[in-house]
Parts: sequence; C-alpha cells; structure tokens
Amino acid sequence: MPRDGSYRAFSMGRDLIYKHTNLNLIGQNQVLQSFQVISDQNMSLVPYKEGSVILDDPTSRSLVIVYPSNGSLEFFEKVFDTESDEVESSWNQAAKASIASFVCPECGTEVNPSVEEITEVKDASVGSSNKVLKVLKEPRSSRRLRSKGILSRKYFKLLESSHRHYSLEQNERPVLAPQHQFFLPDNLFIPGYFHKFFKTLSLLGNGARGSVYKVVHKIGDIELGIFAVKKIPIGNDMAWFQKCIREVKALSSLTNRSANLITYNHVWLEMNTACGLVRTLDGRQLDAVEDIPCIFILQEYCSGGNLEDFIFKDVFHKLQDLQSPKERKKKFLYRRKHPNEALGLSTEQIVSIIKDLATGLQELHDIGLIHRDLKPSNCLLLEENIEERPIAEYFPTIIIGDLGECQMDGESRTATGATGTLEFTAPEVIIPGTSQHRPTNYNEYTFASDLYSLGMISYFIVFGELPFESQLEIGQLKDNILGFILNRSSLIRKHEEMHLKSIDTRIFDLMLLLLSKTATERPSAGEVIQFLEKLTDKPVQVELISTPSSNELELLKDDTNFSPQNEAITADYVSLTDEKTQETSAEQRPALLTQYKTILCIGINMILTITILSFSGASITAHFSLILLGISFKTNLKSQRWILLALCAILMINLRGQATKSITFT
Ligand SMILES: Nc1ncnc2c1ncn2[C@@H]1O[C@H](COP(=O)(O)OP(=O)(O)OP(=O)(O)O)[C@@H](O)[C@H]1O
Repeated sequence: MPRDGSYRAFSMGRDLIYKHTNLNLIGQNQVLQSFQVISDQNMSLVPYKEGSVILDDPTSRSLVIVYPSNGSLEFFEKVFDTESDEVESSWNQAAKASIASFVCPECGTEVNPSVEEITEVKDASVGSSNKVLKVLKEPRSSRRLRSKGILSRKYFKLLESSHRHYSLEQNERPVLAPQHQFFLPDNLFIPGYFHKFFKTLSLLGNGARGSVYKVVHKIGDIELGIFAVKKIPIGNDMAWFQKCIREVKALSSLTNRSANLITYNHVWLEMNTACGLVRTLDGRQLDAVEDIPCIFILQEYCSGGNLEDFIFKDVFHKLQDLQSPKERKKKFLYRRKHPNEALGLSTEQIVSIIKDLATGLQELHDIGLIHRDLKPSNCLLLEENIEERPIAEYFPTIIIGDLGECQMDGESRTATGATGTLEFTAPEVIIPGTSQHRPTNYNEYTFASDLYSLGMISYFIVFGELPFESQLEIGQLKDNILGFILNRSSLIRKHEEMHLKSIDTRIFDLMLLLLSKTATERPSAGEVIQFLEKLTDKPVQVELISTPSSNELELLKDDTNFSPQNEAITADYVSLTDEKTQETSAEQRPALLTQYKTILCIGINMILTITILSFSGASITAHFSLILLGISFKTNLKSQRWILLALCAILMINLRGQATKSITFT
C-alpha cells in the first residue's frame, strides 16, 4: 500500500464509490446509514448541501461529498502538508483551518470557491517529482473575506436546510414526561449539534439575553473557521422565545453581506445548559444542571472586541482594575514606548468610526429596520490590533452587532415590551416615570432615535465618558437625559480642559446635530456619511479652528441634503464660530503661526524702542507708543500688523520733526 496519504484516501474513495453505487439502487436512506457505519469507525459525516453529506477522513486529510439524490460523489484532498509547507504565509495558515483548503486532486476544484486566487508553488518536500501544490493566495478583498470566515453563506444556508433531517434521523430526542414537555415541537431541535461541530474557545461576553462564546466550527478534526455563537436560554417561555427570535428574524433579513453589520451564519435550537440558571423546569433546585431549550445564533467573530472596551481601556486607559495582569503589562510597555501620546482619538479615527456606524445604520434603515439599542458595547471591532501599532495608527472596521432589539419602522414598541440602554436612548422615546407609574402615551422609536444614539456614541468616543453623572438612579438618569444641554463652546472647552488630541471642531457640530432634542433636526444616516466625506475631503487647517471658518460654514450650508430644520443649528453654529477666536488655546495653533507672531512682536518692540530713544523729551507720541506696546501683547495677529504700521508712522513723524528741529536750530 502506498505511503502517500492522498493515494490512500483516493483508494478509500474508490471503495466508497463501490459502496455508493451498490446502495444507490436500494435507496438514499441506506446510503446515509451505510456511511454512518463508516463514520462511526474513523470518519465524520456532516450534511453539506441539500441532500448531500460530507464525509471526512482525518487520517488521510480528505473529504468526500456525497450527493445521494443523483448518485454522484466528489473527492477532495487537503492541499497543505503540515510538515513541509515552508511557503505558507499567515494567510495560508488561516486558510489551512478552512474547508476551502480542500481541492479536488483530479480537477483542482475547491470545496468553497469563494476564495478565488490560487497560486501554484513547487512542493520542496517532494524534490524532483515536481509535484505542484495549490496554495490559496490572499484575494484583493481579503480583509473582509478573511475576517468574515471563509465558509460561504451558501454553506450555512444549505447546512440549515439539511442538517435537521440528518440529526433527527440519527438522534431522536428522548420522550419527556408531560410536565417536562416544551411548547416548541421536538422536530425543531438539533440534539448534540453544538457539541459535535463546535469547540468553545472562550467566553466573549454576557448580555441581557445570553452569553456569547468564541468557537471553532469543525468537522471531525478539521477546523472550518472561528465564529461567535450567542446562546440564549429560552426555557418554556413562549413570549420570551418570540422576543429572542426577533434577532434571528432581523439578522436573516439582511440578505446582502454588509460591510458594517454583523454577518449571521446559522441558527438552531438545542437543549443545553442555561447560563447561570440552575433551576429545574418545575422550579426545584438540583445538583446536576438540567438542559433547557436554547437558541444558538452563529455569527461572524469580531476579534477586536467591542467599542466600549476599546475606548475605555485602550484609548483612555480606564478600567485598569478589570484588566488581567497580562493586559496591564502590555499597557505598561505600550506607554513606555509611546510616553508622549496624548489621550483621545484623532479626527481621522473619529471620522472613520462614525462613518462605519452610519454606514451600518444606513443599510439597516434602508431595509426598514430600526436598531433601537445602538451603544458602544454593541459596536464590534472587526480586526484586532495584532501588530500592537500605536493607537493613533489603528483604524479598525466597526460593525454593528446585537440586533436583538430591532423593530420594523412603524411597528409599535408595545409589541416588544423592551427598551434599549437608557444613556443612549433619544429623549423623545424615554418614558418618564417608573415601571409602576407609566404614562399611556409615548413616542415610538424611529430612525431618528437611532441617529441620537449615534450622536451619544460620538460623544463617548471623543471624551471617553458620557455627559451624565455615573451611578444615577433610573429616575434621575431619565431627568438628566431629558434636561441636559450641550453647546459648541462648552464642548470645545471641555475638550481643551481634558488635554485631548486636538480634533477638527466640525465633529462637535455633527455631534450637536445628532444629539438635537428635536428628532426632525437630526440628520439621516446618509447625511452623516455625506457630512463626514466632505469633512475629510476638505481637511481643516488647525489654524482654522481658531478663526471663523468660512469653509466650515460652506460645508454645512452648501449641503442641500440637509433638512431645513438644520439651518437653525447652522445659525447657532455661525454665531458660535465668532466665540471661537477667544476659546481656542495657543496649543492648537500651528508652530509656524506662533513663530510669525513672535517675530512681529519683536519687530513692534524694536521700532517702539527706536521711537522712544529718538524723543528729545516726554511727548504725547511717547505716551501713545507705550499704550500701543501694551496693546500689542494682548491682540491677535491682524491687530498687531496695524500696530506695527502705526508705530512706523509715529517713528517717521518723529524723525521728520527731529530733522526739522535741527535745521531750524542750525
Ligand atoms: N460577533 C461577536 N464577535 C466578538 N465578540 C462579540 C460578538 N458578539 C458579541 N460579542 C461580545 O459579547 C458581548 C455580549 O454581547 P451581547 O450582544 O449578548 O450583549 P450586550 O450587547 O453587551 O448586552 P445587551 O444584551 O444588554 O445589549 C459584547 O459586548 C461583545 O463584547
């Protein structure tokens, strides 16, 4: 028998063809049963496409896809050799863990053709035989593709439609006593699916509904990719189930893969342990934790964590107590390496984050969905800062996640009975009072209420905190949200007082528009994107921050897409820009400007000294010159230029007077 794995696998494949051909005459079920026998010995059997199954043989690193419906069979072998592939790039290593790394030895077809570019390299390990290995190469659009997981959407779609059939055939649920029966029909459950096809790597976080885990999806010992799975215990509560399934409905209505919305892959129901819930169905407490119905939602994994942690921990160095010793050490080394880095994000980073979120919101709003719970912990960073670049160089893609509170535009909020997170909730949708004393009339969530949340996120990413006191009791917090007032000058002052990285002040204008108390004054997601595009198109010189900027006004005024109501804000903005001259510190002015001012000041004082020295005695001009000297220290650049001219004129007059005097004297 040849020692080469692929040959062995191929001969095994022939063996299967033989079995398959025979059994095809008998029927599809028997094909499955027959493969199951093989699977029990040394292979895994997984449903793959409609009516088809994948048969995985880990020893030979090969896959066989069986299509019982038409009697065909495809054979794939893994192209990577763990011992000898020195040519592997990190991308290839990632691909190695994917089903896409299986290529048919006959024709070169990949199991998953979503990775398009393939390059051929000589396999050094086979020496003169010149065997060609097909190595996956990173495609142009790889950034998103890679982090989205390499498995195609089709894989999960087909998996969903076929695995139930398979699982139910193989694993019948035990018949439960009537008091332990659930309102959900038995045939909706996929017993043992999570345990069989996923390995939990870590807990990513706990939310109000359930827990999110980082998992690896595997078939046998072949890893298909890293995912995040949200497990929501639903027990026997029909109303709760209805509410939880909303997330699935919202996720599945996102038919196009979106750049800034979480990608949902797959959902199923399974009996599993509830997170933190250790009661039996009849309320008794047992030593052993009983399994209850849970919804599993498999979604793309965002390796950068959430925006709340990023801003608190990485940008503002807060929450030190919650950091592991490893994280603290990393931070310490980072700060030692970048000791002079000011706190806060740069204009470009803030713009990039707001733009990503606005793009996600726009896509959601375009299909009529209101997010309702947009907050930093629901905004995920797609990529980790792997190379540990300085924070100033880290531009992660931001994804909107957790669509659990989503509702259709026009739908009544009473249908969901839930509210988003208070601090990020628009004032008009906050119901005053307590849960016992609720008014009967209240406003519905709208697209504009999502935009308010975006405004509050903008505030949070700029300042690393919210405009409310922390630890407030709910009633007080509601009052604070309804009553807080922001204005441009106070925002700029706060920013200066915190000594944050200087930013383009137009960000404050956008923040004020989004946080407007009047919902109709808020821009739409599309308008926010336009605003930010214009902002980055016409970068503001730092100098312009300290002087009234016609550019900035144009930017707001020229935008025909801005609603007329926004003009009021623009007018406020116009009056406020006049205050800016006094407000902005010298720190924000460019070094060149400061140098120019110093030279001008020296010039004024030199001329002044000459003028005074040229006086034969105290005169009105000497007094006047001294007054001008005092003024020159206080004034801005433009006035200093005038003072210089005035002093020159005084000097000329004085010199002329001196000359006339000496002529008369002689
Ligand atoms: N797809 C994902 N990739 C990586 N981490 C995730 C993913 N989804 C969620 N998380 C992490 O798990 C945490 C919990 O998520 P979840 O959506 O359940 O709750 P939450 O938004 O924090 O709270 P709530 O349910 O109250 O809104 C998130 O804050 C995030 O850090």
